[in-house]
Amino acid sequence: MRRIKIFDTTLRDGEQTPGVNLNAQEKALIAKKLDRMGVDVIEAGFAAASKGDFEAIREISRVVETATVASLARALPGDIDRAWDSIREAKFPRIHTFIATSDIHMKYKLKMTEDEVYKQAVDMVRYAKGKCRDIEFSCEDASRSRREFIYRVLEGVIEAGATVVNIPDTVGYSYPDEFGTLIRDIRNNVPNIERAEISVHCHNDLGLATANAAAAIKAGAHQVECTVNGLGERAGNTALEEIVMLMRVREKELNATTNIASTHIAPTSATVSQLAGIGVQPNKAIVGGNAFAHESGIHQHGVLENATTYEIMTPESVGYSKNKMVFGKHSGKHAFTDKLREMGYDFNREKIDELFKKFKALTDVKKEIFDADIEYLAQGSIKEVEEKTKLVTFEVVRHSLNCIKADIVMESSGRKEFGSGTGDGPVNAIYQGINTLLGREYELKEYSIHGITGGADAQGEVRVRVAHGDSVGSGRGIHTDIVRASAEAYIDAINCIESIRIA
Ligand SMILES: CC(=O)SCCNC(=O)CCNC(=O)[C@H](O)C(C)(C)COP(=O)(O)OP(=O)(O)OC[C@H]1O[C@@H](n2cnc3c(N)ncnc32)[C@H](O)[C@@H]1OP(=O)(O)O
Ligand SMILES: CC(C)C(=O)C(=O)O
Ligand SMILES: [Mg+2]
Repeated sequence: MRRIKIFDTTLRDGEQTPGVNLNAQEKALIAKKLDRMGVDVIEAGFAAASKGDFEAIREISRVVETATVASLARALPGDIDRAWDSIREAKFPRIHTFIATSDIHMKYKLKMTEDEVYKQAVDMVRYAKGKCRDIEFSCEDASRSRREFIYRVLEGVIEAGATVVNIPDTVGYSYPDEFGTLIRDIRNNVPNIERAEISVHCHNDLGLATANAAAAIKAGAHQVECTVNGLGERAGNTALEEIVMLMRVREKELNATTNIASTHIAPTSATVSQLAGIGVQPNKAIVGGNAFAHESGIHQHGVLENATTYEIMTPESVGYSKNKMVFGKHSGKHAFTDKLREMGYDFNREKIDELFKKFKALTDVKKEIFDADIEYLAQGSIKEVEEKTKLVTFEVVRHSLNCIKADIVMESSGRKEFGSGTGDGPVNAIYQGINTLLGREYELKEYSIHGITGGADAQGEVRVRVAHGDSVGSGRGIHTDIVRASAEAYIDAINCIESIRIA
């Protein structure tokens, strides 16, 4: 049985999903969960992209215990220096450098010839090798590249010290037969290929990312790059949960297995979905809300008699529990502490007491507390922004069809202050009131709301982006009262803007 390495790029390619922006604490939390799940490599980010990403990769390098930590870099000395500085504290660091090898990318984007790209790839792998033992090299857009050219580049970079060579289907253009043949051809035509591991990185533009990765495994690939929930650029990447469970369910046929503890899949999927702010579609394989749901009578009958009639894997095998612990107002601190631990939070007693109070307050307004509610409570306490200003209370009164007045009390630098505003809706009125109270014209740029869990008493999660001058801050508020969640999200964003200013 071959063991296929799982390279998770949720924190790099996954973060390239439009609208996703994770801070260092959020990234570190996801990295710890991936490490516990048993992934072989965590691609933590693109160090040259921003100071924030650099710091996040550094933090991840410190907290990850078992997995290799990779940092992506263009084939440029500056990017490689930055990548190395970001991972040098990791137990197992890897520099991942890349350059495009297809005619389209070389001509229109890089404006380089084949010879120039070859030289830059080889020189930069050699340069990176001078810093780090483990070097991965990717031929970006490999599936649309001229075969003979990829063979030449791969031979050159392996000679220069690459330990892993990655073959991406960057634009999700390939199909399984073709992609499998590409991997076989590489194995047969690159003379020194045995000195490196072959990795594949597939995108889902035609819905074939997992199928292409599976074809590559059959053709001899050693490592699959993937993301939790299939996040990633455009239509996303191969979903970790899909490729892992494919190897679990069809292990014999694929003659392949992984190191993944599959029961961690569902909780990790929930954390990523919540922190990234990207919900999972109900019919998503493995982690969608309907993946183990049976609605029609014939199916229900079959499942009641024997679940294997309609289930090819058990919900428990991916971390859903049939006998789940139900949380509500009668729940106690032992079960709550246990739940937090199971979710990967190692809080001290003081923090648990504080969260338990919030949990009890929530049970007064919500009949059943779901895992997602507890995740949000826990995530709220790992916020990196200081709460300089916070909401104390507010009241909203409708004056006429188009005019609503909001009175707000806030605590700012330890003092209670009062403000009021009007608007055509309650949220608008509150935002005007907060601006008046703080004496600043903050401007709402983006606003979105979604229900975290089902039911009439579900909590609403509001996300906003707020601007003031050149500064922009993001904020999040969660509450069963969506007007209050809106106010808290706005204040969270303001605290973010002000803390950036002070820093
Ligand atoms: C397929 C993938 O997913 S690749 C990874 C994609 N991810 C990202 O781009 C996220 C992080 N990126 C960033 O933050 C920015 O793009 C940066 C910091 C890397 C570069 O920013 P800028 O200097 O403003 O350049 P910009 O992004 O506009 O253009 C890219 C430049 O890199 C060059 N380039 C692109 N890929 C490579 C490469 N692999 N090796 C060397 N140079 C490259 C382009 O030709 C262009 O060069 P030019 O500025 O001389 O014209
Ligand atoms: C950087 C590379 C591996 C990539 O993300 C792609 O080609 O899709
Ligand atoms: Mg990609």
